[in-house]
Amino acid sequence: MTIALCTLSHSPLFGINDPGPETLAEVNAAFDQARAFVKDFDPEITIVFGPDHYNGVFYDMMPAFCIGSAARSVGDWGTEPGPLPVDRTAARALAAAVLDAGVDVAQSEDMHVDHGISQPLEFIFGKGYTNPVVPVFINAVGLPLGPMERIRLLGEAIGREIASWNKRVLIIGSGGLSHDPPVPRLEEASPEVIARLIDGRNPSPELRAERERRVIEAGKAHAAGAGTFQEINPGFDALVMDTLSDGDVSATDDWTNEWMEKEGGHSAHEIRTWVAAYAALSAAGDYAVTNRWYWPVQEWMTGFGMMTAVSKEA
Ligand SMILES: O=C(O)/C=C/c1cccc(O)c1O
Ligand SMILES: [Fe+2]
Repeated sequence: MTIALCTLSHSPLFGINDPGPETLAEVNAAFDQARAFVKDFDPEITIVFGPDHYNGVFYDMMPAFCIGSAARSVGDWGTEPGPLPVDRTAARALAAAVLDAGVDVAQSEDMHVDHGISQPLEFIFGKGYTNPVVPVFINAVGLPLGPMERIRLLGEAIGREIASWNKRVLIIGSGGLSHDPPVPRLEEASPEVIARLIDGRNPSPELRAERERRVIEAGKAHAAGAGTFQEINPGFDALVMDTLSDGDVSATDDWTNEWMEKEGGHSAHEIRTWVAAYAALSAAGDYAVTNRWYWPVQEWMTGFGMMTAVSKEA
């Protein structure tokens, strides 16, 4: 087995607004199993598909996709700030291969990533990890978004390239399933917020704390059934996981952005990272899902899912 996959939700509210002890124990046990799966696979390199939430990528230049050939974590929500251990040669090869396949990916020699990419890496490898990675940003909040077919094509192009490396490659897809947290939207924002969505790098500690406080309060209200945010939709989340389990990723091509938002909330677009991850795995041949977990966690404001899978190629 040369390619393994782990897709998982992230939530900045993990460890801040936690669910009851029973759910938390189940989630932690699942994390232990996912970590054991990765340790057993012993990846030589990890490709991580993740979104950003206006902490690292802004409307001054909003790409649909970007591969980081060097990257740093902005250190939001308790993630460690600083450079990521990016394999630059692999990243440059991936960017070239994706462009060659006709998918217009951007490339960054200084990609800023937030908890959407840092949290799963820290969950899986632990803080201070040194495992070589290639971060792939997928826009999931900066509307307008392109059609889902493009996500599959991006993933497949990456999958074909990594299958040619003859290395043990781990693919991570990081994003919530159905969820509707208070991530600002350009169309509805005040002039002050619009300015931050265009050029919001390096916010003051006060501004960051204020934003985080707002999300924590929203999570508490959501858990108390008092929020104004869209409900988690376990039916939608099961459909996403079932479809990816079935092995035909092209079934997601017909999912329109309007439908995903209606069923799964404004941040359901983060499932793009899962679709890209599975498309990459599928490009190496048939695959088998080895584990699957799911909880609708109101306190974390997300359908919290995790899946592991392996390519069936020897
Ligand atoms: O406030 C943010 O930047 C993001 C919040 C959030 C909350 C719950 C699930 C997620 O995937 C999020 O990014
Ligand atoms: Fe997110």
